[in-house]
Amino acid sequence: MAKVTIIGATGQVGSYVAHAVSQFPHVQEMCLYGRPGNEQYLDGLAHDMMDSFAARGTNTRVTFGTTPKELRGSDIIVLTSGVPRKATQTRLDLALENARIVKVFAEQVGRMAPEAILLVVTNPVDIMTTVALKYSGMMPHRVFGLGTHLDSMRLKACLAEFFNVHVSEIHTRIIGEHGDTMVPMWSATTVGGIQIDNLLGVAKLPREEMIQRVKSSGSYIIEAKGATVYGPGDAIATLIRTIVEDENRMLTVATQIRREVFGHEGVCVSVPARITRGGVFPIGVKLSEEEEQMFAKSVKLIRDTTENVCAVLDAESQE
Ligand SMILES: NC(=O)c1ccc[n+]([C@@H]2O[C@H](COP(=O)([O-])OP(=O)(O)OC[C@H]3O[C@@H](n4cnc5c(N)ncnc54)[C@H](O)[C@@H]3O)[C@@H](O)[C@H]2O)c1
Ligand SMILES: O=C(O)C[C@H](O)C(=O)O
Repeated sequence: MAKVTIIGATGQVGSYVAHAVSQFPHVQEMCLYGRPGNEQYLDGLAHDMMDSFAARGTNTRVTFGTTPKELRGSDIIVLTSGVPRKATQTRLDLALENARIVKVFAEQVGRMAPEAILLVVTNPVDIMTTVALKYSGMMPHRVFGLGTHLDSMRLKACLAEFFNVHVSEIHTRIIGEHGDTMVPMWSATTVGGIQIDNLLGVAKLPREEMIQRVKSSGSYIIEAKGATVYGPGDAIATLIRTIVEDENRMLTVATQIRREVFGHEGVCVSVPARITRGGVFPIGVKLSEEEEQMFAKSVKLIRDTTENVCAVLDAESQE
């Protein structure tokens, strides 16, 4: 049984995730957490969800609060607080503003629930995952980010549409940044278990167009309806189910990498990882030369931006 806490529960992604995750049988308590001033909204949200659970026959207890003690006893904490981008912005434009928000909550989690698993969603997610890891002081396998799991699902949808097969027939991964330097792993892409290059007719696969579609998916949806909610929400819910039900699935999420395994270190970036009730464990993979070069570019961008942001945060905390 697990207590799941959503930080940023008043937000679009946070509230959807809280509702989606509460239906998992192993989730005993759903704690809706927000910043001071949002108590009335959280109270209303909690009551709305209780009505929903009664209608659905879900037995999850809903609690809410704005003080750090609410975090105690959490098994999984999802951090969704932060400013979302406008369609004209990049995710990287949010880095400093959101890092200030993430730092505050990460410190609270590190103090109140250091044994929990912390899943970071706030954008730019790779950088925010490193910020959360640093300021929470938690073990690296207990802090991870949504990363390119969502991009991998978006590519999966494109491939299922192209091949006209059920999405479950597609296995694929995108590693690296949740952003423009993401790296598709065509070498790990299969349809019905058959490696994509061994499928007849695959030469016509519009790989570049598909990746462009994945890269622009967030801004396309934001421009049309203001925010992405169901895609990230259900991608997050899958990760939480994997943890609470100890499914040992291998998904692609932002996690701290080590030099011995990945040739780079010091940042959180998406790679394949085994996800269990005990945490998130990256798995080393052999990349092609082109994938290796693209991955190095992604890591450099994340590292440079993270270092700049953390330098500002550290200078501010000296003031
Ligand atoms: N990683 C991903 O794939 C992914 C997907 C969707 C959204 N996101 C990110 O998640 C974040 C939330 O998105 P959303 O659509 O739910 O936004 P939203 O505006 O609906 O909600 C924002 C939440 O953050 C809180 N918040 C805002 N400023 C705060 C501050 N200064 N201090 C404390 N809390 C603050 C709000 O109270 C609210 O709960 C954004 O950064 C967005 O870019 C990431
Ligand atoms: O694109 C965004 O800003 C939101 C999220 O990262 C997404 O990809 O849906």
